[in-house]
Amino acid sequence: MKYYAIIVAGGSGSRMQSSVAKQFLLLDGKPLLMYTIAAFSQCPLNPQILLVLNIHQHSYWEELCFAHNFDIPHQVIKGGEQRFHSVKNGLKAITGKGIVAVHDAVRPLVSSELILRSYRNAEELGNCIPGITPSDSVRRVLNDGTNEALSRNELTLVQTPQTFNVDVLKKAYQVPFRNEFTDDASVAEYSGQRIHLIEGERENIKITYHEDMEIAAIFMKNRK
Ligand SMILES: Nc1ccn([C@@H]2O[C@H](COP(=O)(O)OP(=O)(O)OP(=O)(O)O)[C@@H](O)[C@H]2O)c(=O)n1
Ligand SMILES: C[C@](O)(CO)[C@H](O)COP(=O)(O)O
Repeated sequence: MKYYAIIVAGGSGSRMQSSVAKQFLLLDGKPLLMYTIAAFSQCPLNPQILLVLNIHQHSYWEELCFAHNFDIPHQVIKGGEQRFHSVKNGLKAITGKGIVAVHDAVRPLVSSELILRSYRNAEELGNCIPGITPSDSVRRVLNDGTNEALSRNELTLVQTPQTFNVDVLKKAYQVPFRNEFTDDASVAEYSGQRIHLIEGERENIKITYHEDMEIAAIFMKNRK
Protein backbone atom coordinates (compact mmCIF):
# COMPACT_ATOMS: atom_id res chain seq x y z
CA MET A 1 0.00 0.00 0.00
CA LYS A 2 1.20 3.51 -0.83
CA TYR A 3 0.72 6.33 1.70
CA TYR A 4 0.57 10.06 1.07
CA ALA A 5 0.46 13.15 3.28
CA ILE A 6 -0.94 16.42 1.95
CA ILE A 7 0.20 19.16 4.31
CA VAL A 8 -1.83 22.27 3.61
CA ALA A 9 0.10 25.47 4.27
CA GLY A 10 -1.47 27.76 1.69
CA GLY A 11 -3.22 30.11 4.14
CA SER A 12 -2.32 33.67 5.06
CA GLY A 13 -3.15 33.50 8.78
CA SER A 14 -5.51 36.49 8.82
CA ARG A 15 -6.72 35.77 12.38
CA MET A 16 -3.15 35.75 13.65
CA GLN A 17 -2.42 39.17 12.14
CA SER A 18 1.33 38.61 12.04
CA SER A 19 3.58 39.92 9.27
CA VAL A 20 4.84 36.39 8.54
CA ALA A 21 2.24 33.69 7.72
CA LYS A 22 1.75 31.58 10.88
CA GLN A 23 3.11 28.36 9.34
CA PHE A 24 6.55 30.04 9.23
CA LEU A 25 6.54 31.39 12.79
CA LEU A 26 9.38 30.07 14.92
CA LEU A 27 8.89 27.46 17.63
CA ASP A 28 12.10 26.95 19.56
CA GLY A 29 14.00 28.62 16.72
CA LYS A 30 12.49 26.59 13.85
CA PRO A 31 9.53 27.35 11.53
CA LEU A 32 6.57 25.41 12.90
CA LEU A 33 5.87 23.91 9.46
CA MET A 34 9.14 21.96 9.78
CA TYR A 35 7.84 20.17 12.90
CA THR A 36 4.69 19.21 11.02
CA ILE A 37 6.62 17.74 8.10
CA ALA A 38 9.02 15.99 10.48
CA ALA A 39 6.10 14.28 12.30
CA PHE A 40 4.96 12.68 9.02
CA SER A 41 8.49 11.77 7.95
CA GLN A 42 8.86 9.79 11.21
CA CYS A 43 5.86 7.61 10.38
CA PRO A 44 7.06 4.04 9.73
CA LEU A 45 4.72 3.80 6.73
CA ASN A 46 7.00 6.29 4.97
CA PRO A 47 4.31 8.53 3.42
CA GLN A 48 5.14 10.62 0.37
CA ILE A 49 4.90 14.22 1.56
CA LEU A 50 3.18 16.87 -0.56
CA LEU A 51 3.41 20.40 0.79
CA VAL A 52 0.84 22.91 -0.47
CA LEU A 53 2.07 26.51 -0.32
CA ASN A 54 0.96 29.81 -1.79
CA ILE A 55 2.95 30.32 -5.01
CA HIS A 56 4.35 33.61 -3.63
CA GLN A 57 5.92 31.73 -0.71
CA HIS A 58 7.72 28.98 -2.64
CA SER A 59 11.03 30.80 -2.84
CA TYR A 60 10.75 31.98 0.80
CA TRP A 61 10.25 28.34 1.84
CA GLU A 62 13.33 27.33 -0.19
CA GLU A 63 15.34 29.97 1.67
CA LEU A 64 14.03 28.73 5.02
CA CYS A 65 14.92 25.13 4.18
CA PHE A 66 18.44 26.22 3.27
CA ALA A 67 18.84 28.37 6.39
CA HIS A 68 17.65 25.58 8.72
CA ASN A 69 19.37 22.69 6.89
CA PHE A 70 15.95 21.15 6.41
CA ASP A 71 16.35 18.18 4.08
CA ILE A 72 13.26 16.00 4.60
CA PRO A 73 12.15 15.07 1.04
CA HIS A 74 8.86 16.69 0.01
CA GLN A 75 7.16 17.98 -3.13
CA VAL A 76 5.95 21.61 -3.13
CA ILE A 77 2.58 22.29 -4.77
CA LYS A 78 0.76 25.54 -5.53
CA GLY A 79 -1.91 26.58 -3.02
CA GLY A 80 -5.48 27.59 -3.82
CA GLU A 81 -7.88 30.33 -2.80
CA GLN A 82 -9.47 28.37 0.08
CA ARG A 83 -8.24 25.34 2.04
CA PHE A 84 -10.60 23.32 -0.19
CA HIS A 85 -8.71 24.40 -3.34
CA SER A 86 -5.32 23.78 -1.73
CA VAL A 87 -6.34 20.21 -0.85
CA LYS A 88 -7.67 19.74 -4.37
CA ASN A 89 -4.31 20.83 -5.83
CA GLY A 90 -2.56 18.37 -3.54
CA LEU A 91 -4.86 15.55 -4.64
CA LYS A 92 -4.21 16.35 -8.32
CA ALA A 93 -0.51 15.68 -7.74
CA ILE A 94 -1.27 12.12 -6.58
CA THR A 95 -1.39 9.78 -9.54
CA GLY A 96 -1.61 6.36 -7.92
CA LYS A 97 -3.90 4.57 -5.50
CA GLY A 98 -3.41 4.46 -1.76
CA ILE A 99 -4.26 6.21 1.48
CA VAL A 100 -3.93 9.96 1.89
CA ALA A 101 -3.77 11.95 5.13
CA VAL A 102 -4.66 15.63 4.83
CA HIS A 103 -3.14 17.66 7.63
CA ASP A 104 -3.10 21.35 8.59
CA ALA A 105 0.47 22.66 8.53
CA VAL A 106 -0.46 24.69 11.58
CA ARG A 107 -0.93 21.60 13.77
CA PRO A 108 2.78 20.98 14.45
CA LEU A 109 2.22 18.97 17.62
CA VAL A 110 0.52 16.02 15.97
CA SER A 111 2.12 12.81 17.23
CA SER A 112 3.55 10.08 15.03
CA GLU A 113 1.28 7.71 16.94
CA LEU A 114 -1.86 9.55 15.78
CA ILE A 115 -0.53 9.66 12.20
CA LEU A 116 0.09 5.90 12.14
CA ARG A 117 -3.29 5.18 13.78
CA SER A 118 -5.00 7.40 11.18
CA TYR A 119 -3.44 5.53 8.25
CA ARG A 120 -4.26 2.14 9.78
CA ASN A 121 -7.88 3.01 10.53
CA ALA A 122 -8.46 4.60 7.12
CA GLU A 123 -7.00 1.51 5.46
CA GLU A 124 -9.50 -0.65 7.32
CA LEU A 125 -12.57 1.64 7.25
CA GLY A 126 -12.06 3.80 4.13
CA ASN A 127 -11.62 6.98 6.13
CA CYS A 128 -11.13 8.35 9.64
CA ILE A 129 -10.85 11.71 11.34
CA PRO A 130 -9.68 12.50 14.88
CA GLY A 131 -11.89 14.31 17.37
CA ILE A 132 -11.86 15.21 21.05
CA THR A 133 -14.78 15.93 23.38
CA PRO A 134 -15.22 19.59 24.36
CA SER A 135 -14.27 20.45 27.92
CA ASP A 136 -16.41 23.63 27.96
CA SER A 137 -20.19 23.70 27.95
CA VAL A 138 -21.57 24.66 24.55
CA ARG A 139 -24.57 26.65 23.30
CA ARG A 140 -26.07 27.22 19.89
CA VAL A 141 -26.63 30.88 18.95
CA LEU A 142 -29.82 31.26 16.87
CA ASN A 143 -30.64 33.81 14.17
CA ASP A 144 -33.17 35.61 16.40
CA GLY A 145 -30.42 36.41 18.92
CA THR A 146 -31.49 33.80 21.48
CA ASN A 147 -29.34 30.80 22.40
CA GLU A 148 -29.81 27.31 23.74
CA ALA A 149 -27.72 24.68 25.48
CA LEU A 150 -26.36 21.73 23.49
CA SER A 151 -25.27 18.43 24.97
CA ARG A 152 -21.48 18.39 24.73
CA ASN A 153 -21.60 14.60 24.98
CA GLU A 154 -23.00 14.62 21.46
CA LEU A 155 -20.22 16.83 20.12
CA THR A 156 -16.63 16.30 19.05
CA LEU A 157 -13.99 18.88 18.14
CA VAL A 158 -12.53 17.81 14.83
CA GLN A 159 -8.80 17.79 14.15
CA THR A 160 -6.47 16.65 11.37
CA PRO A 161 -4.99 14.42 9.94
CA GLN A 162 -8.15 13.47 8.07
CA THR A 163 -7.34 10.28 6.23
CA PHE A 164 -9.04 8.66 3.24
CA ASN A 165 -8.73 6.21 0.42
CA VAL A 166 -7.22 8.35 -2.37
CA ASP A 167 -9.83 7.50 -5.02
CA VAL A 168 -12.72 8.23 -2.66
CA LEU A 169 -11.35 11.62 -1.62
CA LYS A 170 -10.49 12.62 -5.20
CA LYS A 171 -14.05 11.82 -6.26
CA ALA A 172 -15.49 13.79 -3.33
CA TYR A 173 -13.39 16.84 -4.24
CA GLN A 174 -14.87 17.00 -7.75
CA VAL A 175 -17.78 19.16 -6.52
CA PRO A 176 -17.70 22.99 -6.60
CA PHE A 177 -16.71 24.71 -3.33
CA ARG A 178 -19.39 25.30 -0.70
CA ASN A 179 -19.00 27.47 2.41
CA GLU A 180 -19.78 24.57 4.72
CA PHE A 181 -16.68 22.71 3.46
CA THR A 182 -14.47 23.59 6.42
CA ASP A 183 -12.56 20.32 6.35
CA ASP A 184 -12.12 17.16 4.29
CA ALA A 185 -14.71 15.19 6.23
CA SER A 186 -17.42 17.70 5.28
CA VAL A 187 -16.48 17.31 1.60
CA ALA A 188 -16.42 13.51 1.80
CA GLU A 189 -19.70 13.44 3.72
CA TYR A 190 -21.33 15.64 1.07
CA SER A 191 -20.39 12.99 -1.50
CA GLY A 192 -22.21 10.35 0.57
CA GLN A 193 -19.36 8.93 2.65
CA ARG A 194 -19.99 7.90 6.24
CA ILE A 195 -17.21 9.42 8.37
CA HIS A 196 -15.43 7.34 11.02
CA LEU A 197 -14.20 9.09 14.15
CA ILE A 198 -11.07 8.16 16.05
CA GLU A 199 -9.73 9.65 19.28
CA GLY A 200 -7.72 12.85 18.70
CA GLU A 201 -5.11 14.46 20.94
CA ARG A 202 -5.49 17.50 23.24
CA GLU A 203 -1.98 18.66 22.27
CA ASN A 204 -2.81 18.59 18.56
CA ILE A 205 -3.89 22.22 18.62
CA LYS A 206 -4.40 24.39 15.55
CA ILE A 207 -2.26 27.51 15.75
CA THR A 208 -4.82 30.22 15.02
CA TYR A 209 -4.22 33.11 17.46
CA HIS A 210 -1.03 34.49 19.06
CA GLU A 211 -1.64 32.79 22.39
CA ASP A 212 -1.66 29.40 20.62
CA MET A 213 2.06 29.90 19.93
CA GLU A 214 2.72 30.23 23.65
CA ILE A 215 0.73 27.08 24.40
CA ALA A 216 2.56 25.20 21.63
CA ALA A 217 5.92 26.34 23.01
CA ILE A 218 5.02 24.88 26.42
CA PHE A 219 3.94 21.55 24.92
CA MET A 220 7.12 21.46 22.84
CA LYS A 221 9.30 22.14 25.88
CA ASN A 222 7.62 19.31 27.79
CA ARG A 223 8.48 16.88 24.99
CA LYS A 224 12.23 17.50 25.21
N1 LIG B 1 -6.14 28.86 0.91
C1 LIG B 1 -5.75 28.13 1.95
C2 LIG B 1 -6.21 28.41 3.27
C3 LIG B 1 -5.73 27.63 4.31
N2 LIG B 1 -4.85 26.64 4.07
C4 LIG B 1 -4.26 25.88 5.19
O1 LIG B 1 -5.27 25.21 5.92
C5 LIG B 1 -4.89 25.09 7.28
C6 LIG B 1 -6.02 25.53 8.22
O2 LIG B 1 -6.40 26.84 7.86
P1 LIG B 1 -6.38 28.09 8.84
O3 LIG B 1 -5.98 27.71 10.20
O4 LIG B 1 -7.68 28.80 8.64
O5 LIG B 1 -5.19 28.95 8.23
P2 LIG B 1 -5.24 30.36 7.55
O6 LIG B 1 -6.21 30.36 6.42
O7 LIG B 1 -3.82 30.68 7.24
O8 LIG B 1 -5.73 31.30 8.76
P3 LIG B 1 -6.93 32.34 8.81
O9 LIG B 1 -8.19 31.57 8.56
O10 LIG B 1 -6.84 32.96 10.15
O11 LIG B 1 -6.65 33.32 7.68
C7 LIG B 1 -3.63 25.94 7.47
O12 LIG B 1 -2.50 25.10 7.60
C8 LIG B 1 -3.59 26.78 6.23
O13 LIG B 1 -2.27 27.14 5.81
C9 LIG B 1 -4.42 26.37 2.77
O14 LIG B 1 -3.62 25.45 2.57
N3 LIG B 1 -4.89 27.11 1.74
C1 LIG C 1 -9.58 21.30 9.19
C2 LIG C 1 -9.82 21.86 10.56
O1 LIG C 1 -8.60 22.09 11.21
C3 LIG C 1 -10.58 20.83 11.38
O2 LIG C 1 -10.83 21.34 12.65
C4 LIG C 1 -10.57 23.17 10.52
O3 LIG C 1 -11.86 22.99 9.97
C5 LIG C 1 -9.84 24.26 9.76
O4 LIG C 1 -10.56 25.45 9.90
P1 LIG C 1 -9.91 26.84 9.51
O5 LIG C 1 -10.97 27.87 9.71
O6 LIG C 1 -9.49 26.69 8.07
O7 LIG C 1 -8.75 27.04 10.42
